[in-house]
Amino acid sequence: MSVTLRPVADTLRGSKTTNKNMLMEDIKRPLYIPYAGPVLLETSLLNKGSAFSEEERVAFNLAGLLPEAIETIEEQAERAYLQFQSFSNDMDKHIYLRNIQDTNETLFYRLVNNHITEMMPIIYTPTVGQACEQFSNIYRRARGLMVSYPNRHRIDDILNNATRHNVRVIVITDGERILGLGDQGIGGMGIPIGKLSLYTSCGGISPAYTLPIVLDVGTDNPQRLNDPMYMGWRNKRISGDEYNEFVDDVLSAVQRRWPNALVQFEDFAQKNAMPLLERYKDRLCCFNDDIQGTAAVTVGSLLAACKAAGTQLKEQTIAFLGAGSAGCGIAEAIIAQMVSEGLEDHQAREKVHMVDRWGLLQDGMQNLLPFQQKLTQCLEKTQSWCGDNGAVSLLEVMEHAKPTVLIGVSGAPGLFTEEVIKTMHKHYPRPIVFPLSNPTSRVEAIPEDILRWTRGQALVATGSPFNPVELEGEVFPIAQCNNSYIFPGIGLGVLACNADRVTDGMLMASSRALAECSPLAIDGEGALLPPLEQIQEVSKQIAFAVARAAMTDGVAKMIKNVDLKDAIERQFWQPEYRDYKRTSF
Ligand SMILES: NC(=O)c1ccc[n+]([C@@H]2O[C@H](COP(=O)([O-])OP(=O)(O)OC[C@H]3O[C@@H](n4cnc5c(N)ncnc54)[C@H](O)[C@@H]3O)[C@@H](O)[C@H]2O)c1
Ligand SMILES: O=C(O)C[C@H](O)C(=O)O
Ligand SMILES: [Mg+2]
Repeated sequence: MSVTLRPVADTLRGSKTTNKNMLMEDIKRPLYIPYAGPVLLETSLLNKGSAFSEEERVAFNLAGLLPEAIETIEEQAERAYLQFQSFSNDMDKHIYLRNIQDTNETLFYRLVNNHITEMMPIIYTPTVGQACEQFSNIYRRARGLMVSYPNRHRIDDILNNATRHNVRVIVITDGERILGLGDQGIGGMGIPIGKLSLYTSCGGISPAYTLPIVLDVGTDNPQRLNDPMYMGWRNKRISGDEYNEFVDDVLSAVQRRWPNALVQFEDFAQKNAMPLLERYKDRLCCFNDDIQGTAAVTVGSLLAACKAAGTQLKEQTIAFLGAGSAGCGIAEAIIAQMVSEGLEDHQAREKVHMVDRWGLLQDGMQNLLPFQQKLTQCLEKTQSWCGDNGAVSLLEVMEHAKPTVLIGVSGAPGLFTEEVIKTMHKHYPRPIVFPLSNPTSRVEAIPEDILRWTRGQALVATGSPFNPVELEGEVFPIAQCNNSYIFPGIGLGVLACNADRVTDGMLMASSRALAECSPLAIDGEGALLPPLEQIQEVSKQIAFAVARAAMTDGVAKMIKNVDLKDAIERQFWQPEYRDYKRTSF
């Protein structure tokens, strides 16, 4: 396999030049702002630091508050990059970048965009996991909204206190299932912040439109409760009606305050993730990233792999380790794709094997959640697979079902053992193995091992980033099959066409658009997913497909005759400083 990558086919090319010009004109138009002096320097969305011009320094009472030199954003980014490189560990780099984000957002995004491959793992997975665990210890400044249960009587006031008024994208968590790291209480706030940073840097959503929210409903993590530094509500988690009523109150208030905002549910625990999605998907413009975003990126990656191999998804046999929110979400999307390729629903379900803590999900199993009950195998097929304890293990699934695709979303590290992978490989020469659990410490197997055990024959993609693997003189790129390839494009598409719902059709469209960007699918070689340097173009293509699907599904409020590509280009925010003019203070 070669590592040569080819630029993403630019389906937006037709209108690109004109739109670039229009955007440049927008950027050149001065912005009238009502702040001056230290307040302006403290306003992260407007601060330009040493890039304030001489005229601006006079007009905005900044004389003497800044060094003499007037710099461009590129010069500032160069200095910031040198400083970034001087830190020896990822947490310090994370803290450093977050500080720039909190003081000068334009510079933050210029810096991140200039070094996206190097910096995405620092502001997002995997380092963000550590930042959530240490949230209270590394806390510097306020960002986003913390809506706590003790403050439940003033939710509208809290939303009115948000520093952003025209909010278009919200990422909300209650911090209970942070990556594979469990309950982090308000530390979970790191995740909405990281996700929204990607909405901007990968999906071109202006940072002024984004709002991270954490619901502080307590924590059941004894480490957090006993940590004197913990900054959240020091209480056990509320649950049941109390929890549901609180979430309802917050989301109703959000809808009153920002009726057009897209709401992304993130890292809710299994018991709440699907019920919340079911409750709100027809009431709000919302989606659950762990269920639906993950499903979209995984199906997109599988479609690309199938295309490269000249097969279809319906010809594959699938096994999952982890039948939770992500696993069952992906499974249903795979089934929907197989049905669209011509299988009957029951035929598609027979091809999908879900293994959880108690083994393969089978008919009649006790304590399965409703979304798991739809994904059981029938006992007639599986009774001869059982081990001594009556359960069917992952290894037994490998032996009997002979899957061609293995997906790990268990959050439990190391469970794709040598025996499991070699058994899979014994039955199928080119296995597709996706250990998707995050962060890196939770991966089901590291790519190097999987490739070694399969003598370089497996196609591997992971949830967290991994370096390419060198094996016997060959280099294998490891795609990062993470919902970060999908949600920025969904957000951009929703905003471009003013969609008021996120439909299954829009999600399926995002998968197919991603598959079309795959270097492996396009060229028959190279990486399964495009490199991060192309993520903005990929997001635009996904946005285009998503918005078109929204129009087909009748949920787009775009005024007729608006050119969609044009709308996407115009929506796409770039980190450039604008000239400021003074309004009356
Ligand atoms: N790559 C991505 O984009 C992506 C997206 C979403 C989730 N994830 C990762 O997937 C993991 C799971 O997320 P989720 O939202 O589905 O969580 P979840 O809690 O809903 O599901 C995890 C499931 O794994 C099962 N499990 C745990 N240990 C197991 C074991 N030893 N054997 C078999 N099953 C076991 C649990 O019982 C549970 O049903 C997390 O690590 C998360 O970071 C990755
Ligand atoms: O946050 C990520 O990196 C992906 C996913 O949403 C997860 O929960 O693991
Ligand atoms: Mg998540």
